[in-house]
This record gives sequence, structure tokens and C-alpha cells, in this order.
Amino acid sequence: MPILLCWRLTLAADLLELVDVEAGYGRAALVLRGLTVRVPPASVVCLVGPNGAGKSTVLKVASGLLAPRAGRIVLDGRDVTGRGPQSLLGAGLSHVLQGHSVFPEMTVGENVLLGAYTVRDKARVAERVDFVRTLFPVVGSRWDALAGALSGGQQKQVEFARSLMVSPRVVLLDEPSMGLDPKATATVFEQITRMRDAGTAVLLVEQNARRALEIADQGCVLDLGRVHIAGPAQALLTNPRLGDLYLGRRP
Ligand SMILES: Nc1ncnc2c1ncn2[C@@H]1O[C@H](COP(=O)(O)OP(=O)(O)OP(=O)(O)O)[C@@H](O)[C@H]1O
Repeated sequence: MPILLCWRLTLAADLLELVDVEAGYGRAALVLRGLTVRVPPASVVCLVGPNGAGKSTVLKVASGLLAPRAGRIVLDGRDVTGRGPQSLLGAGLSHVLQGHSVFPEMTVGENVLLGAYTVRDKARVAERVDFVRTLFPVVGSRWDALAGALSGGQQKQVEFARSLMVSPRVVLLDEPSMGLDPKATATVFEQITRMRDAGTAVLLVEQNARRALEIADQGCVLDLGRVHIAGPAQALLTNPRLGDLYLGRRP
């Protein structure tokens, strides 16, 4: 029987809310079946769960890539249901897709600046460049290098930097540790906490469930398109009923 925890952070208004969302692809059956996920400001919320549970689909609905069939998307108190990705980007929501998306034959700087194509104010762009170069030291030190010459983990940081050029309030990260070795994975997780500490909320999807929950503030375990259990990340990590079933064996 599914565990149902009615848990809700009441201290701060949530920045991003997906409320009772139903969504699916084309005419196929629903993938998300009445799912509610809330992301408070400047926090990391991690979605974990088995393959096919609908984690990436949650991010696609949140960023406007996939329109929900029912439910609401609320960003900073405004109902943004039905708005497309460009509109939501302008409203403060960035989506870093699964896989690698840097252009290897362009420099790190050129890749990062692509993220600012909607920002008209040159002074603002310069300010953001300074910000991301400081936040991600490898982006600063390899600014003029070809992005293709960077390691996978370093390229992921270039993608993070690019996503921050629009000064988003919330960033959606889909499997950022995919394909990375343990050392690069540790660096990527550290950078996620730095993004959060710099004031950006993060909705994170990760297969690497235990490691992700260790750096997250809150977690949601998804199964079959529903939130199976949600709560403080530390509580999920120590919940014996989740253990091997959803989080994988302890290392
Ligand atoms: N573009 C698509 N067209 C049709 N069906 C899709 C599409 N993308 C995903 N699906 C289906 O939606 C369901 C949920 O997929 P989703 O990628 O959201 O799951 P996930 O939890 O992120 O899985 P994983 O951990 O394997 O990445 C799966 O059954 C998948 O086959």
C-alpha cells in the first residue's frame, strides 16, 4: 500500500508549484497522474524513483515543453499553466536537459553567452558573466578554451553557467551526474549546492538517489506518475521503507 505523507513546508511561500498535474505524450496513457511537487525559494528539491516513474516528464511540464492535461503550474505566485518554454525562461525558469548540450567547437565563453541571448542589457550580461565565472571556477579559468576540450563534468558546469545567465529564480536539472565518474559527480553536486547557496532554487532529477538526497533539502519519491512519499531529504535517506527499494543499496 502506498505510503502517503501529507507534508508541507509552511515557513516560506513556494517558488514553483506543480499542483495535481496530469500529463502524457500524444494520445498515450497518462504518465503523471495527479502529481503535486513544491519547490521553496533557494532550496534543492530532488525527485528520485525508478526508471519510467515520470521524473523527466515533471521537468518538461514545469518548463513548458509538455503541456499538462490537467492541474496547474504556479511560478512565484502566478499561474503559468500553458505557457511555453521561452515565456517561462523569461519568467525566471531555466531547464538544463538530460545529456550533454555544449557546442564542442565553440569556446566556453561563447557557450555560456548563448544563455544570455534574451538579455538585452549589456551591463547585465557582463554582471552575470562575472557571477558565473566566480561561481564555477573552471568556467572562469577555461573561458577561452574550446568547450570540447573540457571533461564531461566540466562541460556540465558550462551548462549550469549558461542556465544562470538569465538570472533564473529556479533551475531544473535533469540527471546532471549522468555518465560522470565519482569525482566529477561529487564536483557537480557541490556546484548544485553553490547554486542554491547563491539564491537559486533547484529542482533536481537524479538516478544517483542517495548522493542527490544528501545534498538536497527536500525529496520526492515518484512511482507510476505519482508522489509516493515526500519530505525532508534527510528523513527520506533514513526511512527504512524506502531503502533498497527506491534508493539503491548503501555503498
Ligand atoms: N517523448 C516521449 N514520447 C512518448 N513517451 C515518452 C516520451 N518521453 C517519455 N515517455 C514515457 O513516459 C514515461 C516516463 O518517462 P520519464 O522519462 O519521465 O521517466 P523517468 O522517471 O525520468 O525515467 P528515467 O529514470 O529512466 O529517466 C515512460 O514510460 C516513457 O516511455
